[in-house]
Amino acid sequence: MFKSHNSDGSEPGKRPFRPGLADAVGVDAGASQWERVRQRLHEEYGEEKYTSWFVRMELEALKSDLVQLSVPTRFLKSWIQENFLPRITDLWAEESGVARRIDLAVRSAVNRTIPLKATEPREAVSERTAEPRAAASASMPAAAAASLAARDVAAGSPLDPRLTFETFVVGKSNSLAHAAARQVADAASGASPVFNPLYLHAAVGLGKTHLLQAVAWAGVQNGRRTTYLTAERFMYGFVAALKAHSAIAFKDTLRTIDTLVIDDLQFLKGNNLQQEFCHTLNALLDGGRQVMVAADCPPGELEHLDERVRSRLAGGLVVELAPLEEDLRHQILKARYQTLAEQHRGFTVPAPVLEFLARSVGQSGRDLDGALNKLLAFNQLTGEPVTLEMAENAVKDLVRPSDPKRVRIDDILRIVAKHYNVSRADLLSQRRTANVVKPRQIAMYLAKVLTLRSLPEIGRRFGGRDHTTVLHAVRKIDGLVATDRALADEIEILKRLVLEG
Ligand SMILES: Nc1ncnc2c1ncn2[C@@H]1O[C@H](COP(=O)(O)OP(=O)(O)OP(=O)(O)O)[C@@H](O)[C@H]1O
Repeated sequence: MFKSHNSDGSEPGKRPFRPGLADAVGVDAGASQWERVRQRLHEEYGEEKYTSWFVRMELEALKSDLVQLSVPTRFLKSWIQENFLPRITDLWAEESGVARRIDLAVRSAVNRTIPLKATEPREAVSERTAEPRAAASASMPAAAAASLAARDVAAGSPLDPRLTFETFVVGKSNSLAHAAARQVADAASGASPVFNPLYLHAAVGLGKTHLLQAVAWAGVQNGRRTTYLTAERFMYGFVAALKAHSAIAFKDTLRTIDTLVIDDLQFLKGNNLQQEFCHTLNALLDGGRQVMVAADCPPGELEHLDERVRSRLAGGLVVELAPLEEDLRHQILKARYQTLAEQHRGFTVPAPVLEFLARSVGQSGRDLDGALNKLLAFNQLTGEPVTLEMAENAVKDLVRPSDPKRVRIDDILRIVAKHYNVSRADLLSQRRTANVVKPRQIAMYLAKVLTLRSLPEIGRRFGGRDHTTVLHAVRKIDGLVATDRALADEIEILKRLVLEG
């Protein structure tokens, strides 16, 4: 049986109960109810399962309608949620006589306040930091609660301590993004930024958030005032600030930091919020502060963003992270496996299995995490050792022959223009001569079938046309392909050129 220790050196389960901000239930009562629930889990599931799944679960806070528990890893969280949450909920109700909802968080998520000195101990809080605050502010006037929420947001989204430069594996597909991020992280406080803004983009799971959070962590360590915000949290903070009539304070807080790191910019929606983002961006860039942004597409393809914002975002350094190549996947798997093996005694994955996973599982870091988690679950639940055969069976739903390439409308325009010997400007123009109309319609058709863009989005990218024009083009080419063999072949070639290009 393995034993892990809490950060204060005490054994798991012996950790003193720390009541949350909004603790509404007696501390002693909470701690003893928790002890009884743990005992019953132990009795019901036996030593082995208890040690695997429950021993590191801790009580964070107890409220009248909610029990907040935490575990150290995302894997444990999702496993317990999927398999044991109803039972834990029942046990709490039986032991305390009150039915409560159970909230399970990853303990390692860390929140920072600005400024945070490098020497300050980091305060570990629940992933859902906003919840206890929200409950605590339930009795406050709405404006005060909103102001608290806005301050909370300006302090940044929670950081995951695993997402640092130390754990980021560098390979061909991400070396430029890594070098640029490192340069941002290593800049001294007050130094003028070299690449500003630094804009990273990639398909899902290729390490954007990892690099952004690594920069934010480095900021915490070297004393740079750095705020990491998801676009959603930025929007939420601004709305909360408006409600509290403290929008100016909110903006001032954001505009006085050294580095603003914004994740998932594609989710920034709404005119007012966009405008606000635009002002913040301009203020920071003009004031010589560093801005770093990540999104799932290049700035030019952020259709819903104002043209001025897009061009400011494109004006710094734009770097794409490509799909992880096999060797990089292998290195990441090896590093991940090492961490899991330290946390779960007896979990052994032979080298050929790691090679198999690197070769056959999808091209994103998330697929790699998913594959190792599956092996871990199979191994810990069935006791079956990890072999090549077991792995092939366990991860078969994650094995993909190859990931589809992310197609850009810009690539389609370039390839179609070249193929038909017209210019890109012709394709986007209002000209209606036959030698331009047909390629334009083919390009619109390819944009529809090869990308996930909506008809209105495609219309906008084709010189601001209406979505009905795009629909007409798509239907027309679709109809022609069914009857015109030569055109069908031509379009097949164009598709291949775009997909391989
Ligand atoms: N180069 C790398 N080294 C180590 N881990 C990596 C690397 N690239 C990706 N990962 C891991 O893969 C997982 C997904 O990465 P991350 O969350 O950074 O992706 P993302 O690009 O932000 O995706 P999304 O657009 O879905 O948010 C994370 O667990 C991350 O740590």
